[in-house]
Amino acid sequence: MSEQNLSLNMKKSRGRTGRKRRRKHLKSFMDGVNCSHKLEYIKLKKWLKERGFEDSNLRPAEFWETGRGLMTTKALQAGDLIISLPEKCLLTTGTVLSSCLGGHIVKWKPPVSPLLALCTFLIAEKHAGEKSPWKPYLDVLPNTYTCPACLEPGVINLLPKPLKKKAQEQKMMIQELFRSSKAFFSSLQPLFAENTGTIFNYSALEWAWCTVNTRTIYMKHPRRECFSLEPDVYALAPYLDLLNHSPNVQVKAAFNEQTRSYEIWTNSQCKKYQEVFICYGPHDNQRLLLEYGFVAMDNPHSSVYVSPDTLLKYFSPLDKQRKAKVSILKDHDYLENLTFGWEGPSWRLLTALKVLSLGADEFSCWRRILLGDVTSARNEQQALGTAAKICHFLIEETQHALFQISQLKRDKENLKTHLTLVEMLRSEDLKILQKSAEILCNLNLGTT
Ligand SMILES: C[S@@+](CC[C@H](N)C(=O)[O-])C[C@H]1O[C@@H](n2cnc3c(N)ncnc32)[C@H](O)[C@@H]1O
Repeated sequence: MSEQNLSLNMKKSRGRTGRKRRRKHLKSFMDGVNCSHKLEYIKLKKWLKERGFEDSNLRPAEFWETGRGLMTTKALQAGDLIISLPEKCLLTTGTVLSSCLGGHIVKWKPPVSPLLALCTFLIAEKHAGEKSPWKPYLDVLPNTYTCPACLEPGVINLLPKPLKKKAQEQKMMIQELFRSSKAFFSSLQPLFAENTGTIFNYSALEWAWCTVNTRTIYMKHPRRECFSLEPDVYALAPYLDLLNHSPNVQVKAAFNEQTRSYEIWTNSQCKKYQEVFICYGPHDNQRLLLEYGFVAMDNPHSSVYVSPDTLLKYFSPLDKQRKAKVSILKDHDYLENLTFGWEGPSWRLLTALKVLSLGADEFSCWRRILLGDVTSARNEQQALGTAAKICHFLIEETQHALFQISQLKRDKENLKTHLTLVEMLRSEDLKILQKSAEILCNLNLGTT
């Protein structure tokens, strides 16, 4: 049911009965649809039990807002253990080395990265099908992902500029990983009846890379000679990796040496039959989309990025000190990560604007600005005024992108999921920009 329908229903029901009905109605949206009866989850639970996992109060369920996740069958209090997954259930580079791939990895020069080892294992086990001891886990993994690397170029084009660049870089990075791993994949031919070129193809690597990137937990392993210098910090954690993210919860997660299990403890409450969330980190929506392929609504950490092009558009090319100002910003890392947030323009954005707004007679003060000092009322005012202009430009650009997305959604049914994702990101950006514009309007009124 759409949000519009929900609000229509809510309007009709007034009074105590109406409120009760509304609460029940809302509750039904927050509760998930239990899917633990499905064969794939029954098989997964059995597989986990054989490896020492004791059934917890969590059940796989489908949620209206977040898709598949885990619901609790018992109310959770702060300090409760959410899940404890024995070491035997974890898939790490140790697992890969103990498999038939191990001997080939140890011999291969230059050494492969821990990430590539995990990707190779996932692809090989998926290919093994029924014969894979990891089948019950592989069967519940998503078949497709929505990380930017998996988006169509037409959809990537609709992303905000700084994110578009990062999305293209992600795609290129996986392409490069594929290119540079071809020889290693070929070296595995003795292990397979089918051609390794067919098994370890680009889309298989993209799938495996997204699986590792979106689902691994952080677990530091000692460095091994047979791997490259990249840190070995991954572990795939079956079942536990069904937990979705919320920016509003706090959890403690670590491997417990005593119980030899990976444990997650919550610091938040959770009602019976509601979704249990963990926090993947204080990430903004750009980072959530890049790393995990989703965006969170009303994310307190979210911000809208201003690209260097957009920033510099508002300053005259005739300014004799423009080049020097841009160099200063570049040298001090003030050309990237300039943002608008729920509380208005970031300190970094205002600082960059103040440096660019310095008058010829004030130029020598740039160091003081980087330290947070005020140079002149004129400089402050110009920086705030330009921030407001940039904010309005980004509002218009976002509204235009939202219009394009709505049209494309009508015409391109096959791109609907990806377009909806970008639409969510853009709608959240619009909310942040509108809030920033309001704050700037008040600040600008205060300074004039
Ligand atoms: C560790 S998995 C969590 C389980 C996942 N939903 C599943 O069905 O397998 C991480 C992925 O879940 C999804 N996800 C996590 N938190 C989410 C949220 N708050 N809203 C929507 N999707 C979310 C994203 O696709 C992310 O890449």
